Amino acid sequence: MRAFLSRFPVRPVGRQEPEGGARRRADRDARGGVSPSPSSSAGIWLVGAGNMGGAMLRGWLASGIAADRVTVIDPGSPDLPDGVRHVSAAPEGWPETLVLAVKPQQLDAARAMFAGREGGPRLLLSILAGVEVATLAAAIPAEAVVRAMPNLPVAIGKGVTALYADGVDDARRSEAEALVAPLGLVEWIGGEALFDAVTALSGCGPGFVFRFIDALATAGARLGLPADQAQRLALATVEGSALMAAGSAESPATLADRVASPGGSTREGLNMLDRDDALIELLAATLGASAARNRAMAEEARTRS
Ligand SMILES: NC(=O)C1=CN([C@@H]2O[C@H](COP(=O)(O)OP(=O)(O)OC[C@H]3O[C@@H](n4cnc5c(N)ncnc54)[C@H](OP(=O)(O)O)[C@@H]3O)[C@@H](O)[C@H]2O)C=CC1
Ligand SMILES: O=C(O)[C@@H]1CCC=N1
Repeated sequence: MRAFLSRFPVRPVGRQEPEGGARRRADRDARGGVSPSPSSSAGIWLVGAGNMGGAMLRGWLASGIAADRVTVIDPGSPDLPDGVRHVSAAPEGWPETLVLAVKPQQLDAARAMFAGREGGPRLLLSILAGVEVATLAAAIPAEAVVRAMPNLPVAIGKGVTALYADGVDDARRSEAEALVAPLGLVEWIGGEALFDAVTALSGCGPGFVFRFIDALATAGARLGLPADQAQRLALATVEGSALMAAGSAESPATLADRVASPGGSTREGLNMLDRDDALIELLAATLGASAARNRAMAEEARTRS
């Protein structure tokens, strides 16, 4: 997957940093930088540059963030874009922004890298599924902790990032938002209890959609199409349909009905998906299983901390 993402022809993203984000950064620059502790430094430290950390990094660079603003801390050999500094252990001090992108099970190792240091980052942005704000705050002494749930298409500026924070002031919330705004749609989540649901829907969602494309192609091949042709048709159909739905004033449900000519073949197919809410029930069970795993990971992280 990492090799795939590094080959991906990242386009300039359609969504730009909001004016406020640029203004906030200019204000900070005019003040000569705001630091929580004498040892903090400007820039972003990305802890873990695997599938998701790497995708965010590529999205940031494509949106115009300078490569030398980011330091990747990863003990492995991640496949990184040119110009990004890579270290295997945390440098001295703290950055302004620490982005935690290790697996939830690797939180202990990440915490150990920073143990015993004075001060902390201005902002800790964690993308760890199922690891709660209280657990994160106990692990890293940040001035503000924001949970984020991105998804893989952030690499091309077409992702979704959900954010959650508790007791964090507007300025820090805006900083967190400005950081992920170039990566696609950003949505704040009202309560942490909903974070497992949003993780299942948009965090895991690309996995389900990729599987759907595969299944559509497999079903087409079963009808006799050559497998590679069925893949191309399935992928282009999902791409075109998603783009059309995104640009339409009509709901996806209405658009589905538009495809279904009265007495025609789409209706016969939709009847299969709609019988006893088969598709809804299948996706409810799918998201339910993912959300349950997120809750279990939160429990594991609470127990370890
Ligand atoms: N994949 C996805 O689509 C999404 C993932 N997430 C979240 O992102 C996080 C990462 O997931 P994902 O990218 O899939 O996992 P990966 O395993 O691909 O990435 C984790 C990276 O962290 C590195 N790492 C391991 N230990 C440390 C350490 N102590 N310090 C710094 N880096 C370390 C790993 O190196 P090595 O491989 O050598 O162990 C690896 O490069 C998870 O918490 C997940 O919940 C959130 C949304 C979507
Ligand atoms: O599978 C996982 O645990 C992560 C969380 C969201 C997407 N991938």
